[in-house]
Amino acid sequence: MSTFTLADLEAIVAARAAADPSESWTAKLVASGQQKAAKKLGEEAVETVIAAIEGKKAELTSETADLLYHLMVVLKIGGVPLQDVMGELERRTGQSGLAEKASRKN
Ligand SMILES: N=c1c2ncn([C@@H]3O[C@H](COP(=O)(O)OP(=O)(O)OP(=O)(O)O)[C@@H](O)[C@H]3O)c2ncn1[C@@H]1O[C@H](COP(=O)(O)O)[C@@H](O)[C@H]1O
Repeated sequence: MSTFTLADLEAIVAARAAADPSESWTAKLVASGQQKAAKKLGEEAVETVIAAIEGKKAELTSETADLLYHLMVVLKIGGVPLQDVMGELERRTGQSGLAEKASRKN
């Protein structure tokens, strides 16, 4: 079982963002700006959805990896640390999703 974490990926993305864009996809994507990076994230999301609907496990695994990597790039450009996202998820652990949805309808 892999011990690789999203925090590890975030650290790699942060390090490669400062690399030469001719040598790094991450640096190239960061240099191209949030509009391009977010569009790429959207494409990977659609490819993940298609793999999920088609029930193809290998494609779902691979597309989800692409999706998470591009999400890390978008968070990096957006200046949002993964810790903030995890903190938000942790804050929600005390409440069920259904209760949260109902609380927004008032
Ligand atoms: N996890 C990834 C990762 N996942 C996907 N990709 C790249 O994302 C790019 C876009 O994926 P696509 O499937 O859309 O490929 P494409 O059709 O060639 O893209 P387009 O030509 O359409 O733009 C590809 O070039 C993939 O290689 C990634 N690039 C980098 N990483 C990680 O980042 C590290 C540093 O990479 P560099 O920044 O390239 O040094 C790597 O060691 C990995 O850990």
